Order: sequence, then structure tokens, then C-alpha cells
Amino acid sequence: MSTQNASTSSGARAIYVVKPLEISKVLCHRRKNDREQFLIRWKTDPEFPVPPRAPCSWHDLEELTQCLHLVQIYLESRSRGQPASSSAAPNVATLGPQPLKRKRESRDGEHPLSRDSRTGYLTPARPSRSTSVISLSSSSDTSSNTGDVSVYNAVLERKDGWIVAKRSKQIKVPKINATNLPTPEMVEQAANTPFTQAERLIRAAFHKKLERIPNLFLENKIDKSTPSLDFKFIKDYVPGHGVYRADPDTYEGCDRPCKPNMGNHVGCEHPRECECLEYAAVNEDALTRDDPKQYREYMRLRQANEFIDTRGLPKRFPYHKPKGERSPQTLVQFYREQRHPIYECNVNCRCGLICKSRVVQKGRKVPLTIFKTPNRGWGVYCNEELIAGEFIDTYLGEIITTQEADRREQASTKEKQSYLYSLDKFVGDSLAEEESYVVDGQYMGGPTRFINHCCEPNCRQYTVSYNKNDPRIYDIAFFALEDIPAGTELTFDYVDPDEEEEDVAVRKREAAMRDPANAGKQRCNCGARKCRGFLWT
Ligand SMILES: C[S@@+](CC[C@H](N)C(=O)[O-])C[C@H]1O[C@@H](n2cnc3c(N)ncnc32)[C@H](O)[C@@H]1O
Repeated sequence: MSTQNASTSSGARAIYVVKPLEISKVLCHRRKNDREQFLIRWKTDPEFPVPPRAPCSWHDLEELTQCLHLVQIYLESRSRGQPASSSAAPNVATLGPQPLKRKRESRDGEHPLSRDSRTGYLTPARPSRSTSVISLSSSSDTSSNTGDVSVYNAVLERKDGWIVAKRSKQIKVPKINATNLPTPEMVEQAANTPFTQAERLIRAAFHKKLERIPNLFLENKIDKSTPSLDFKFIKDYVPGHGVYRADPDTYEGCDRPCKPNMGNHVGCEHPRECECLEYAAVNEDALTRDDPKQYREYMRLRQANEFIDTRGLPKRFPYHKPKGERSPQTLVQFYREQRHPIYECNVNCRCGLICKSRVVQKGRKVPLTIFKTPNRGWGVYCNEELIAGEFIDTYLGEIITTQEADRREQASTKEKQSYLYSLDKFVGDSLAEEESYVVDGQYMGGPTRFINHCCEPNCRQYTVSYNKNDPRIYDIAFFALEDIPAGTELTFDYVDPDEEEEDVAVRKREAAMRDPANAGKQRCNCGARKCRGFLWT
């Protein structure tokens, strides 16, 4: 706890700026002197093995400006009618071709204080810089750790730079057991107390975050909430502990300069020779037309599942530039349907920026809005019409090892969403599963992290590599599967199974709904005709 004003001449209580790491959670709220106040539970130190009987105190919003995310968690838990958990825990939603089921357990950051038996002071192990007194009601076990709580009244005060709870003699402090807050009376009072000031501050804080991201907007016609303030918008992957990311200077590049007017509508002008296209899809139509003998040999190797040296073979270029006024390069139908990895040119290529093999790396060009849906949390729409094959944006987040992803999965509760996306496109080819990485978009990422699932989606995720020799790190890029009118929710299929006829899909859904094994699973609210009934099925 740090102090903005050490004291006030009028004797009013000084203003504290409460630091997020100092408190474990927001417990309740009330209205006092026309201001919303929030009851917080202070963290105590883990080194002292006494039960967690941390003191609590009420604070105005001006003291909680750095802890608004915890106030937000409290407000959201109230709207859901649940007690607030101590952290913005993730939801379980594992994205990617090989879904991982990940769960998270909420952890309470509370730790006990140590109490000096002589003075009755509660002392944290680390000195606090707090400089002033706040009144509170606290309880502590004076005798044992067995739960025989003898409640005593105390005030907090600063002593030698420490926060201490001192037994109150002069000040009349009502007796409240601080280990069991909020009291039923507090809860009842809170139920009838609006929290409009807090909602307004939270909205302003989220809009401030958005201001730094061009062409990104927020819309909520459902309620007053915003996405989590804990979420950080990032512009690139953030490598986590143990993640190796090759220096772009080491990427192998192509050495043929592109000519300005070449490949205007067709794509690359060197589809046979470009080194970056070595692993691009072979253009079998062109091969059989130009060199039937080579085509036969190619097909023989393919059927025998043997290594094929594709250098010099004609390749299918992934992008096409439709003629027309607003004509972004689009992903061609072959790649849209076949899911072959896309290889773009990189910083070491001689082709230059005019090269047509640079689409995803130039980043999002379309304006997006994160909006509140009635039954799927936040979703995303594009403010402009998208054409089939148009690039939208990539999925960003922290890149973590599979081991770390497993650890995060084990530390999670069942119903919560996660935002883990496996980078497992090349697992089984040139990569072992345990060597692959996972993108965690829970606390950091881009707007695509808010895209919801649909069993009949209008977008799809594709692998885009700039370093053909690295099977571990590549971009996950979203492209429109069809023309999408402005304002239509963007969706993709989290599981991406093979296409099914509608009657088959409906029969399977009805069976899934009846299956008791699916009782705890998360229902899919996509509303598509071919909806499979549950997420991740
Ligand atoms: C990657 S997040 C998408 C953003 C999310 N709606 C949010 O508000 O943060 C995945 C989570 O969104 C929700 N969701 C996505 N698609 C859904 C659907 N079709 N039906 C119900 N919930 C869905 C689920 O809670 C899922 O765990």
C-alpha cells in the first residue's frame, strides 16, 4: 500500500493507491457519502504458518485505480451470482487442429500475517511503504491454529514503515470476524447497491487500452461490461520461458528480385524457382501439362509416401489479386480448401516489398469490433465487407512449451475457458509433439482471441510460415471463407472436422444431447443448422 497524500490538514484519511500485488481479492461493495467503496482483503505473507486471517478494509475507487481488474472480477462474479475468485481465470477453449483439453484451478493469493504476541501487532514479512492509518476490523486467532477464532478489534497503522494492526482502545471499532467477510448484512446491502461509478471507470480504462490499437473498436449493446482489464493487446508473439525463436537474420531467403508489374493478378512470377516456395503445394495440373514423365514420377513417390524433392517443380501460389477497385490479395480456393501451409517471403529475401508473397506479415488491414454477444461472451465482427479469401488477422499470445501448457492446464478449473492454441501443424512430419509449442492468448493477444466458435464458420485458420526450416513457430492466420457482409460475426470452427451432410450432423447432435457423458460439457450456442451441440466435439 503506498500513500499519495501522507495526511490531510482536515484530519480526513489520506488517499492510498492500493497496489494490485498487495491484495488478494475484492470482497464486497457499498455506497458511502455518495461514493462507491469496495472491501478488499489484503494479502499476507506465506512464510508465517498461521491460518489466513488477513485483515480487510474499505476503499474508494480513487484508491483502487491500479486494481480495477480485481474490481472487475468482483463485478462480473456478482452478475453471475458467484463469489469472486482471486484472479481473472481463463475459460477452457482449446483451439487448433489437435484440441487439447485444458483446465484451470483458481488460486487464492491469500497468505497469513504474523502476529507479535507481545504487542498484538500483525506484521508482514516485507516492510510496507504505507505512511498512514486506516481503520479496519480484524480478527486473529490468539491461541491456536485450530479454528478457535477470538475476534478482537484493531486499527491498522504505520509503524517503522510496516503496516500493523493494533488493538484498539480509544476508537470504537465494531467487532467483525475478518476471516469471514463479507458478512450477510454486507452482502444484503450490496445486492441493493449499484456500482455505476466502478463500471464507468472500468470502461474508460478498457477504452484507453483500445486507443493504442488502430482500427479496433468495442461495442456492447447487452450490458455495461468490457472484456477483462487483465488482457494486454500485443503486436507480436511473446516467447515464454524455454521457447527458442530463431533470429530472423538466420531465415533462408530467396534471391530473385520481383519485377514491379509481374505477378500482378496471378501471384509469384517464379513459382518453380523461388526458394521460399520450396515446400509450397505442387501445381499438379501444371506439372502433368508441362512434363508428364516428371508428373508420373512425382505421383509414384507421393503414393509411396516417399520424400519428394520439390525444387524446380511448379508450385501453387497461395494468393491471388482479384481485379477491382477494392481488391486485396486473397487466399486462393486451393489453399482455402486443402489447408496446405502457406510460405511467405521474409526479411532476407531479395524480392523486396512489392513481392506478392507478403500478405499476412503486413498485418491486419481491416477494421474490427469486439462486441458483446447475448450467449457467447465477446465476439468479433469486421466493420467492412470481407471478400472470400481475404486475410483478417493472426492469433497472438505468449508462446509456451507443451510442458508449460500442461502445467497451466493442470492448474485450471473445469469450466473455465482457456485460450491455448497448439502450434502442431508439423507434428508427425518434422517435429515431435513434446517439442512443439502452444500459443496462450489468455492474458495477451490480439482481437482474434475474441473470435467465437461456429460449427458452420465463415472464417478459417491457416498456417503461415516465414522460415521454412522452422516447424515450431509460424503464424496462425484467419482468412474469410466466403464473402462476409460488414457487421456479421466472424467465426471459425475450433475443432475443424470434415464436412458432413446436414441430416447426419443433426442426428449426431441429437445423440450427443442425449448422451449422459456430455452432461458437463460446454454447450455450443452457434445456432448453425449443422451445430454439433457442444464445443470441442
Ligand atoms: C477463444 S474464446 C472466444 C471469446 C470469448 N467469447 C470471450 O468472451 O472471451 C472461447 C470461449 O468463448 C465462448 N464461446 C465461443 N464460441 C461459443 C459458442 N459457439 N457457443 C458458446 N460459447 C462459445 C466459450 O466460453 C469459449 O470457451
